[in-house]
Amino acid sequence: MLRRGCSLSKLILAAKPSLINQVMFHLHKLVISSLTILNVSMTKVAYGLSFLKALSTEALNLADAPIQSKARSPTINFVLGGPGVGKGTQCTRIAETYGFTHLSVGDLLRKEISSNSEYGDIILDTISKGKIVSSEVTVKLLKMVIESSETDRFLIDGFPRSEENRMVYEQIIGIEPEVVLFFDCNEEEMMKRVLHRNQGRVDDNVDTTKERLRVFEAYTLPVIRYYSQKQKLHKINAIGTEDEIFERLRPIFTT
Ligand SMILES: Nc1ncnc2c1ncn2[C@@H]1O[C@H](COP(=O)(O)OP(=O)(O)OP(=O)(O)O)[C@@H](O)[C@H]1O
Ligand SMILES: O=c1ccn([C@@H]2O[C@H](COP(=O)(O)O)[C@@H](O)[C@H]2O)c(=O)[nH]1
Ligand SMILES: [Mg+2]
Repeated sequence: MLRRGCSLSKLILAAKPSLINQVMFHLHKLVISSLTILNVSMTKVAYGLSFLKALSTEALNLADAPIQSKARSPTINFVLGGPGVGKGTQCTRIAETYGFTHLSVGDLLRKEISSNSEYGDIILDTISKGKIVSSEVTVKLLKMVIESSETDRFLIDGFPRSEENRMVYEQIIGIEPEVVLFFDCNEEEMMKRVLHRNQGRVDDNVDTTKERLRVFEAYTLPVIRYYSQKQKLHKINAIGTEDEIFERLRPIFTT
């Protein structure tokens, strides 16, 4: 018995450390679980904070972001064609009839000249020679006008004039045009229309128009080919009266 008692007490004694161990084990588990819960909560708080931080960074960067990533997503159509073909004339009518804002990049540049802006002299020199103004200047002007406009549907007349113009536009503004119009006409008719325009434009003379025709063929036709491949191009026969040409445009804007 005694032996038994002894062994019982031994057993009790032996059981004690294991009991203590078990208690310790459960305590340890409890502490670990609490710490885990605490850790998860801390991580959530940290994530929440970094999420908020990300949001505020995004908000700060919006000023420099491409226009399309802001809340609004304007509709843009390009209007191309050689000098004097009638882009401006038809744009005025499309804008009035179908509710677009007509942005003639040539007009924007001429405004820069008359307002004596920092680029005025170089723009005047470039236009007088019938060459293409730096993409940096034209895209910057376009971006400013589109961003400050209260309307969201634009006809961009006379741009992009080169593949380089197009690529800079894509990088900085990045709104895919929905439609690209190309007014097509022979060179003699274009020359005749330019020389009869009579609006006092510095480039409305034979030599500058010849250079503009050359620039159109060398630099603008590749842009026209690009949009033709992308199936965005609408080629319009620009021979005929203003009314006849406008009738040819209607199906594009009414479907
Ligand atoms: N269908 C037409 N037939 C005859 N003359 C036209 C026709 N359409 C426009 N014109 C005239 O041709 C001249 C050039 O037209 P407009 O200014 O619209 O051309 P544009 O393509 O904008 O030229 P630019 O690229 O030089 O700005 C203007 O005097 C205009 O009145
Ligand atoms: O995107 C553009 C648009 C125009 N220019 C220069 O302006 C003149 C006149 O332009 P119009 O569209 O005929 O009014 C053009 O010959 C170019 O010199 C430009 O450089 N880039
Ligand atoms: Mg014009």
